[in-house]
Amino acid sequence: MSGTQEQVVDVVVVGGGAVGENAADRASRTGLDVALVEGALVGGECSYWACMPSKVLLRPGAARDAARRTPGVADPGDLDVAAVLARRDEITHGWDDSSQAEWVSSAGLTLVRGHARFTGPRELTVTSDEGTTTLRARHAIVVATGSTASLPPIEGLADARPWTSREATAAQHVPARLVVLGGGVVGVEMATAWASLGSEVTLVVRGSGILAGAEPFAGELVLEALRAAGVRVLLGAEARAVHRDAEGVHVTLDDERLDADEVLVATGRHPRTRDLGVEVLGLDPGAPIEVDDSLAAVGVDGGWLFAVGDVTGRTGTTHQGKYDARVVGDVVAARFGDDEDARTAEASAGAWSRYRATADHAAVPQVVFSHPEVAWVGRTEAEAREAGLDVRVVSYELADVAGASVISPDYRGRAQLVLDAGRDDVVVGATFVGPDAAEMLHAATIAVVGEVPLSRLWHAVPSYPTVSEVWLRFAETAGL
Ligand SMILES: Cc1cc2nc3c(=O)[nH]c(=O)nc-3n(C[C@H](O)[C@H](O)[C@H](O)COP(=O)(O)OP(=O)(O)OC[C@H]3O[C@@H](n4cnc5c(N)ncnc54)[C@H](O)[C@@H]3O)c2cc1C
Ligand SMILES: NC(=O)c1ccc[n+]([C@@H]2O[C@H](COP(=O)([O-])OP(=O)(O)OC[C@H]3O[C@@H](n4cnc5c(N)ncnc54)[C@H](O)[C@@H]3O)[C@@H](O)[C@H]2O)c1
Repeated sequence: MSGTQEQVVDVVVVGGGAVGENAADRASRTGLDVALVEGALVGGECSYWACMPSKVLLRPGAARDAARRTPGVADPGDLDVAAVLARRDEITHGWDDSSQAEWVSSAGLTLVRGHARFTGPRELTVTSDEGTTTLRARHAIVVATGSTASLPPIEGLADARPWTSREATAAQHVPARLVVLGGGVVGVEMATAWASLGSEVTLVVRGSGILAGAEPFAGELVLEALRAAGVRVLLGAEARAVHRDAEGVHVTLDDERLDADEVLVATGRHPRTRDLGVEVLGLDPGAPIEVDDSLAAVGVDGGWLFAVGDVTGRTGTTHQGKYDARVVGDVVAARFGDDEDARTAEASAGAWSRYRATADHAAVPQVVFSHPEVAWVGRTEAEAREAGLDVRVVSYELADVAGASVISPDYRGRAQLVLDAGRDDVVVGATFVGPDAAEMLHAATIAVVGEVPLSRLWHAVPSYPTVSEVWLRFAETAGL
């Protein structure tokens, strides 16, 4: 096939990452004819270069640490690097998306492969090796094009073939020396993973601590653990220049030069709107697509444009992007499908209905799979104070919970609840730091979304002896 084809469908979703796939699936539920456009691999960043490979690189180190902390279990020694990388290759299906493409077809969606650009309202051109397709939507277009790693304007960096999160999750060898720029989620997770696999890692952090979005105590505990694991962490340090030569890559800071085999840039991401033709819609290429709680784009007339996932700047994780995808899919299905009841319900929908992404404002869960893990939901103490709440904070050392002492005499961790004293001590935020803390988070997410007061949580009895008994300790510490 070559030349220009034309295709008209009810709804087009641009970007077949985890978020776009979900939005397309739900939008098709009232009988709408939906096309999903993907320029690279169906499944997007999360499946191939982000969540899944990074977690598989991190898990063996966590399991080894757990074994080392358990009396009576022999030290497993060094990780089997070849086996870890093989498992990573398996979970990414060798970067082959045929099983996800099959799912798209089985869900009744039309997969259009190629790079999409807007040419006008409700209209795109999709370019691939096969030719160009003009794709028109009768009703709506949902943009789910995700985000790309940002390269800061550091002298020589772009020419030094730096790793981004893509290379850091797809590498086929362990660099002997790795410099990581940025102390956010990617920087901390990847420093942890590659150190566990044998790299000598230096983490260069501009600020005075790591994981700036989390409670300060979380960053402090992870920093301590990174240093104990042999990672050199430089705080208040900034890369001024980078260059690569036959010896490797050299990172110049203000007061020293770091020599390494690879440098990973983990300094944030930007929305993928630069090469999308959004200027024809009056939007700014490179900027996020701003949306309201129904995920409709702000500033574009006609009510046909929606956006979801990383491209909105509203969510930065797969789980929250998929929550928004369920909302936008249902909104599109209701507004443009044949179901009159759904149309009426959506038209009068308010906060916390299935048609509004209300949780994005103050109930977002986030996990950092560092060693120890950090898991939090809702507002941190500082955010709650900034929002003007009457804040009450309850903290507890997890090692003092019976369940933790069963797991290990060397268990280390801490948890904290943020309560709104002005509303009967409703839980507005929670943070857990410790081994496998991620698995403790969902109880807190339910409490935050349900706006449950601590006096009611008193009746939610945690099993003995589990680390979740910290919920009872929270209540006791708060005076119940
Ligand atoms: C290293 C790393 C680890 C992470 N770990 C986690 C984690 O453990 N848990 C978690 O919840 N989140 C994690 N995240 C975040 C998560 O990966 C993103 O939030 C998620 O991938 C966003 O999904 P998305 O569908 O919006 O975008 P993407 O996954 O980026 O998908 C967008 C898709 O659109 C396609 N596309 C873009 N432009 C066009 C175009 N013009 N035409 C056609 N197709 C186009 C792209 O090829 C891509 O497939 C991690 C991120 C990184 C970088
Ligand atoms: N487990 C997870 O859910 C997970 C894992 C990885 C990434 N993610 C998501 O991916 C996104 C990107 O993560 P990230 O770590 O790249 O971004 P981030 O915003 O979390 O961290 C970037 C860090 O780089 C620093 N920085 C920015 N510019 C710099 C510069 N010029 N020099 C030095 N430092 C600089 C920032 O101060 C910040 O600390 C986030 O939305 C994150 O939530 C999620």
